[in-house]
Amino acid sequence: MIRKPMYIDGSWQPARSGAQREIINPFDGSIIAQVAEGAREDAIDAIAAARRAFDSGPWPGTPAVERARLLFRLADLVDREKEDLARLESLDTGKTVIESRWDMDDIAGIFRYFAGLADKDGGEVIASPHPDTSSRLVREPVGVCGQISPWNYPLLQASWKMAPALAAGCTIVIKPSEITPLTTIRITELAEEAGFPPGVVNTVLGPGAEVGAELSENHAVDLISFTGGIATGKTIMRAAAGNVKKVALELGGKNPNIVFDDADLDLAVDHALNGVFFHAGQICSAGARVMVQAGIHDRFVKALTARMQRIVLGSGFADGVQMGPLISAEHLAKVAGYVTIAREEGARLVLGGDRPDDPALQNGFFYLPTLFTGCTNDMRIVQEEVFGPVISVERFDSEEEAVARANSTVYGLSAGFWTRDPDRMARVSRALRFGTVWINDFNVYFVQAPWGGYRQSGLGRELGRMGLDEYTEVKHIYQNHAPQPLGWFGK
Ligand SMILES: NC(=O)c1ccc[n+]([C@@H]2O[C@H](COP(=O)([O-])OP(=O)(O)OC[C@H]3O[C@@H](n4cnc5c(N)ncnc54)[C@H](O)[C@@H]3O)[C@@H](O)[C@H]2O)c1
Ligand SMILES: C[N+](C)(C)CC=O
Repeated sequence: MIRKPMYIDGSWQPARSGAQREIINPFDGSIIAQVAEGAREDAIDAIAAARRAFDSGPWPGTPAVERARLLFRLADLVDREKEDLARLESLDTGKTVIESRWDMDDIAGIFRYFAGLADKDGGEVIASPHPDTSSRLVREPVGVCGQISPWNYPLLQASWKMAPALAAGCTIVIKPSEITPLTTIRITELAEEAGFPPGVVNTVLGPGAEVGAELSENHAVDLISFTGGIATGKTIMRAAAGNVKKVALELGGKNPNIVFDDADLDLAVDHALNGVFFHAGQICSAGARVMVQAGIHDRFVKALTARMQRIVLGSGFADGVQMGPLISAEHLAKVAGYVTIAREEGARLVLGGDRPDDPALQNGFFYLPTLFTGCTNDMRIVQEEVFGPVISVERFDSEEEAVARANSTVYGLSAGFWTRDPDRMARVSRALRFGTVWINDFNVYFVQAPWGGYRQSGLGRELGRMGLDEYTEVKHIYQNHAPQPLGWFGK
């Protein structure tokens, strides 16, 4: 059994209360680890350590090349530990180990990308309107950053926050999801090995309503970066108002995947599967809302159904398995609840809609790949984030109708569409109001491109140059090289 404490001010320690939490394997419900279960008092200790490391420690003033060196070193350690990290992630989340290996490659690349950016900003000279003066802009670290991450991509989402914050010269207190903390603890061990000074990286474990709430409310925190659900994001925004801390939010999505009549049907079906069934649909950018133009609708549904029937469920560690379990019994109940709602609303269940009957999967939180057709814009299955292996298919006639319907959602994270018509590519990509739009692809993200949502899918951007800028303040420095008396108030 794995047993892990928290990391505060450069030392590994239990929760002040001594409390512990059991971490559950979603594949079979077994207990895989016991970790410290922190509370507000532990978060307060960590924030104080991060504050000291920022205000009087060497980190913000450390030359950017040295910060970069540590981040490059951390990337190398992620590479060294890739297989163990991937297996730990799969144990904790249930996702296939192949997906976890891709995540680890991404994560090493993220630390390298932000290490590379750390020393590239020499400031900017701007044109002063006054003679004998100079004006320049410099970017400085925001300060102490609270970082709260979700359970679905535990280490990937943590690295999107840790890497730019540390590159910018901030100090951090990170709180992973209480149900999937293991890889965040492991990367904290690697950060210690890489040589980050005490207090720069602090990892506090525990429930959102305690540890996360403290990070959001505490006046010694300058920025709170959160990835998770919309309801929690709204709570955090309200909590952050107390000291007007900066807020960065990466929230949920209900992402339309639009297939036009002229699309390559086989390709569109293939990507529709990946768009939803990777990680059992527990992806913010899952293309669970599939919209198909009338001319190919029936052929598309037939091909999709045939492919979905062949999806192999099982342990993420077993050869040939394509889809693992949902994260928890609670989440399984939520997904099943949406299926009931969809049936009551009149959607037609074509496939799935139940748990698998394979005896080997009964102790895990598995749900069958599920397909609904005959869905309409007003249904909850179409408008709300199910976060499971459930596709709703809507039929549409015109491009205008598809775009208008796709945009009629509170979410705005990502969207994709399939067509061979270059004019339509230009028109539709402009008309869709989402943070990322894919043309003839789906669910593609990489560190060079910013990621974030329109509307209620979030605030700000992670990744790319913008992802670093989130962790900086801009200072204007103005110098008068030949100051003269103004004389306004006499001599
Ligand atoms: N936009 C993105 O890039 C992105 C990426 C991954 C996940 N997500 C979203 O995350 C959600 C799934 O993750 P989840 O179920 O872990 O989300 P969640 O909102 O329940 O929890 C996310 C984190 O917030 C913490 N938290 C809970 N209550 C809190 C509070 N009152 N104050 C502060 N922190 C609190 C949790 O402990 C956890 O660490 C989905 O909606 C998904 O779309 C978005
Ligand atoms: C942002 N992403 C796609 C890596 C994970 C979303 O849940």
